[in-house]
Amino acid sequence: MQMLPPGPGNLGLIDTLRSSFASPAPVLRRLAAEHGDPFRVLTLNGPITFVGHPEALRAIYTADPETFEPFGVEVTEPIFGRTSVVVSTGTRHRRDRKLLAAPFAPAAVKSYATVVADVAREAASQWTPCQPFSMLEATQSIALDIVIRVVFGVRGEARIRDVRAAVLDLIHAVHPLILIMPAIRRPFGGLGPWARMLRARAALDALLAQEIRALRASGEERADVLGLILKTRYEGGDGLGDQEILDQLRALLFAGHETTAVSLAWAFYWLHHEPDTLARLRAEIDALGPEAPLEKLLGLPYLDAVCLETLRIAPPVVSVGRVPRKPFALLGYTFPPGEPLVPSPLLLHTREELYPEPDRFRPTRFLERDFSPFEFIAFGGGGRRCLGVTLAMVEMKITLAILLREYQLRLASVAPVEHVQRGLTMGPRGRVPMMLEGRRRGATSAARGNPTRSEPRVGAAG
Ligand code: HEM
Repeated sequence: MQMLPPGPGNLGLIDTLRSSFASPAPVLRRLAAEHGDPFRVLTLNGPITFVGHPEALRAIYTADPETFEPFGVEVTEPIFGRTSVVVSTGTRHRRDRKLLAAPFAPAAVKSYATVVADVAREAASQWTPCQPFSMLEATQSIALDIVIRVVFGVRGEARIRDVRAAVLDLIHAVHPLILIMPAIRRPFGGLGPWARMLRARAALDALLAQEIRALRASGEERADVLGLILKTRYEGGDGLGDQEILDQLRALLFAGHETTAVSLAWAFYWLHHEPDTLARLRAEIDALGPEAPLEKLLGLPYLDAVCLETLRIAPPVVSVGRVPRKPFALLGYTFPPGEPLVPSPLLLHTREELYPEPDRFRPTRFLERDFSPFEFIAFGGGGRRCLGVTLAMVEMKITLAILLREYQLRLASVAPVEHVQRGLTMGPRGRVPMMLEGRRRGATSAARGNPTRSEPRVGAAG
């Protein structure tokens, strides 16, 4: 049995720079064509093997979860928090995933659809006809407000405003150097980026701690994620402590905000780039009528296919690796403990035999056949698969359906947009400029007037 897969040796300066600051996709696809899949490269952080082969992904995602450590958690731990489900391992990880399953179960998530629809309409009410606006900024604002209202359960205009400001402070305080250079995680007399991040994190934590205390004191049963976290108990009867809840909430913010925002911005981009696809989606949405229950929108097959195709062609999370704890056999190779394997959606989602003409945006491919969990990995896989997958799909489907039904938009520029590295995620280069052409006939009463604020409540989808 061969020990390790072939590869180019060192990644080289140009490919390192292109992968880190532009797009890793062309580099990875070229290396897979030259050396096969999987292939191994020596990077500045040591050797890494990239994997986009479905059989290899099956082996990784179905292995006993104790086989691997998550890769690179030291990068995100200071933001997500030491006890959060994104970075924890072993018994704690399994236990917390179980506890967090309730607020992210499909029944709970569907009850958030009304809030998603309100938030999307509020964002669109800022658009002025014939003035360009940034679709990426709009979707960032939508995704952020959904986290604040659905995950944190914050209510009331003033309180939502305060929490939004604290969240934005923290997001802006997460300087890329803190992530890639642990050596600068020092106070520097309170002036450096680390100190700024700690201050912003403490300010947000203080606001969220007030939310937790108020909810515990009121004893109110709430259907938002925080409400369900407080209600859910481990098997022994204990729940999460306040500091652990703060870590989970922060992790959910960072895991769920930018990922959904860039995916939505890409969906709007591709739909307006491909008029036939947009027309087919509109016809499907319009056929349900202007007052269609949200539940019905969530069941539309072409809308589902559009979201999946967006996540296939432009996956926002591209390097979620696994580090074997013991020798791991894969497609005839044996990986030593400590040597990271990185399942790559950029490689898997562009395999010709699975996705013919992979660079074309063609949602019908998801109606023509089913893809296994080892053939579509935008949400990762195995025991660490994205916990927020149902919420992300609800956010994407409801936002697209409501805004496409009620607004006529167009791209403000026809120039092609690249899928590039943007901090922890990948997304469109630039701001995705679009233009509002006007309201469409048949907009609902909620769209025409001032949308009212709703809160997550069980059975509210529709
Ligand atoms: C389009 C949007 C999203 C995409 C593409 C996405 C993708 C991913 C990926 C690739 C992973 C890593 C999976 C792995 O290691 O195999 C992940 C993990 C995770 N995601 Fe998402 N995500 C999205 C939205 C969300 C949302 C909305 C939330 C919740 C608010 C969320 C919460 C999480 C959590 C908690 C984890 C860690 C799971 C664990 O380690 O056990 N994600 N996500």
